[in-house]
Amino acid sequence: MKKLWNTICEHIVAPTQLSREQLFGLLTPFGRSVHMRRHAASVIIARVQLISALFAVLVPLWAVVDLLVFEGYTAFWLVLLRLGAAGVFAALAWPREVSASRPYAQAMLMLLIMLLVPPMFYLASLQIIDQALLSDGQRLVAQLYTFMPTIVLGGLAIFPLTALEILLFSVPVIGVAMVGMVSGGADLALDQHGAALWFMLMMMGVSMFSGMSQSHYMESLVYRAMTDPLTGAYTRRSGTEALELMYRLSSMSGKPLAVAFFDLDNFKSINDRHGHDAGDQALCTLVERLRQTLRRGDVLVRWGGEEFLAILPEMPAEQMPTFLGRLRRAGFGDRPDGRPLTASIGVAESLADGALDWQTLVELADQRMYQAKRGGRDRAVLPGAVEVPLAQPA
Ligand SMILES: Nc1nc2c(ncn2[C@@H]2O[C@H](COP(=O)(O)OP(=O)(O)OP(=O)(O)O)[C@@H](O)[C@H]2O)c(=O)[nH]1
Repeated sequence: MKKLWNTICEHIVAPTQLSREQLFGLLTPFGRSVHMRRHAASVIIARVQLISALFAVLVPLWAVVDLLVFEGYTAFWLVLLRLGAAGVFAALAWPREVSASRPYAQAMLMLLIMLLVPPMFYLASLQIIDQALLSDGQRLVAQLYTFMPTIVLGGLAIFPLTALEILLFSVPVIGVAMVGMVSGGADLALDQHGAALWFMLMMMGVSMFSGMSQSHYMESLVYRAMTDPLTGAYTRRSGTEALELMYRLSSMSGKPLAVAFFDLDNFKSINDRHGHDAGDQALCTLVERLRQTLRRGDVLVRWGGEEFLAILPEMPAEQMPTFLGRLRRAGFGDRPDGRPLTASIGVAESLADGALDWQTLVELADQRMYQAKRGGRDRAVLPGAVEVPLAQPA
């Protein structure tokens, strides 16, 4: 089994130049950062609105065809159905703010509503159109409606979704199509419906690949725009956005949010004695070490030159000693002369410090970092002014 997994990684994953984590992030939405989810949400909402606006106009226009091809009650109900569908599309297209607290849930809901309109239209049209009495022209138009679920599956391809999300959106659409196939009392027979079902599965597969490649493209663009080119940590601007959002989420859920301010000790002397490149290298090593220590949902921000801010959601003050223990074990790398690089750290936590906004939280962490400097460097100051030395015991 391990051999098979290694072969898959070596021959299938490696050539795509994706790490296992990145691949996991394209298969399921669980590994996406708050920032990435926010960006994906705004792209999805913008596309739902654009397509809905288009359909809000096109769907009622097609009523002309219904009126020309069908007669009496059939035409009347079809036109009514169209107006209903156009109403839903117009409501989706209506300008709206992207939710500040739950943008991704909003995007998923809007997408689901938009995707369900065509299959529902198809199911309702089956009830309205009496298949037994159709002329050739009417049958042709009625058959066009049976393609609606398939069109929806293909339409999923334009959204930056993960494979799992496409699968979850496709299941109800394929379900509706199957209900349609058997709605006249017919059995679900492979010789009659197999080709249509196969085609739908193929469309789903194509959408999965397209959605994943769009997600990957979007993520690499967003990553480039949000991160510092030297260290790969978030820039101060994107870090502030993440902090604002994470603070809002934590105060809504009543969970703690901690921030840790890191300032390297005597960093200037590295530049002065060993050159700027050695200084740059030390910063990269620091970020690499911090990454090893931080959890998946934590965010690391380059706040200024050699100052970094770690945003630590759901980390109560009581867990700080464990966090510092992990930091101490990973270390911050070495100076060019071989001595360990040290840092002064100030930590603040929203509940323990009673901080009413994220700015206060950062200010407290900053003040504590200076307190750690004044106290002799290579130490952390925690909420309650608790000073914890970081030096490895000799
Ligand atoms: N190599 C390199 N140096 C940087 C970068 N950004 C800021 N610096 C340098 O970081 C140094 C920070 O110096 P100080 O603020 O005096 O701090 P320090 O020497 O670490 O002293 P303490 O903080 O008091 O322990 C300055 O010399 C900056 O030029 C960078 O991207 N690369």
